[in-house]
Amino acid sequence: MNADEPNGAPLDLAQTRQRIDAIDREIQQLIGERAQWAQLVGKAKGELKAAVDYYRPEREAQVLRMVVDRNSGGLLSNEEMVRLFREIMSACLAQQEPLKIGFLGPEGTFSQQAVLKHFGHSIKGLPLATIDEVFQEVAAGNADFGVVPIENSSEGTVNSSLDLFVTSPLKICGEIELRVHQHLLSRSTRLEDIERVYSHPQSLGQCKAWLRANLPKAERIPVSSNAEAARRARNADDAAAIAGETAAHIYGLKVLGRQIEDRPDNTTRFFVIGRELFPPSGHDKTSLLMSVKDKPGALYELLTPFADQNLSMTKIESRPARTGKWEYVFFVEVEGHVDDARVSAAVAAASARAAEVKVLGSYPVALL
Ligand SMILES: O=C(O)C(=O)C[C@]1(C(=O)O)C=C[C@@H](O)C=C1
Repeated sequence: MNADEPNGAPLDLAQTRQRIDAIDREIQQLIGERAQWAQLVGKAKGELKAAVDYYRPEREAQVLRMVVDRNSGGLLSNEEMVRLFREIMSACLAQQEPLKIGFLGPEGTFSQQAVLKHFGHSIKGLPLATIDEVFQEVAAGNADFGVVPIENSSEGTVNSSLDLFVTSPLKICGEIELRVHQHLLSRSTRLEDIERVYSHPQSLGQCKAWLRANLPKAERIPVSSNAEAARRARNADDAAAIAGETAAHIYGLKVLGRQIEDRPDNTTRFFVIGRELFPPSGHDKTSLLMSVKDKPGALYELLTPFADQNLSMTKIESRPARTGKWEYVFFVEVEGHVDDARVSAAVAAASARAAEVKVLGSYPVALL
């Protein structure tokens, strides 16, 4: 790029805009061509029935990794570049029909933000009342995929999501990491007016210190989602909600306190759930559910095959098995894809020692 005239003088406004117009023409032409090629790739996959049959998360992850690799030294951040390319792929995939994605509604939740971050805007979002319903709608085929919160960097695991995997046949096909900024939203403009604060229990937990310092006397009322909190706060001057920016727009509330989360790196991790497993992308994780026979050293025995294969374990969490008192299942995450030789060898060895090993899914590691 050369933004200067050959003699070194800067271009004037009209000339610079002409250059931008010319570049836009090229970009538009290329996006159109890309859409045609995406359609041809679709045809190469054979006569398939629905959008879900064309979706390839492992390929999308590879495309976006290449975008990041090419972006070094660019003016736009990796996040921005990835967002733009996600939207292009989202539009290419939606040429016939958009994917249907279920999430914990109503409109304006962080789950909805996670959906748009991962799948782009060319989808049909299905806001559902509970996480349980997200699982049910995907299992029934009414949604192609679902997005459910799984853990927060300050508040820990969302147990209600994890427990649903114990009985569900669904698979984990992706993970999404979303930086979560919480705001105090109200119809009132005065902090002194606020006597009640509504929010999801996870969000109340993420803003504990701020609430203690700024609204020590206000009652904290847990509700089913942040958007539901915003909906309630819109009805009274003495009420506020803790929720994201989108909820402020949707429910017409003012921001009384901005970015009130206690930790500046507050991040929520979501799983994409679907009905089938996808092939490796080259940089994947595998989630497993394992139950052990009740005997000394059982958990140790179960985990050694992963150490033997030199696989790093990124998470382990125990949950009540609900089959008997003091019986547990373990959620384990390891690096790699279940089709990789080392992962499949470790899973086979663990299966021989465990009461049950269920592969919940192998999926590309969240990009940004
Ligand atoms: O490569 C493919 O399989 C495509 O269908 C193309 C494409 C793309 O736009 O790059 C579109 C949708 C898929 O989810 C993955 C990639």
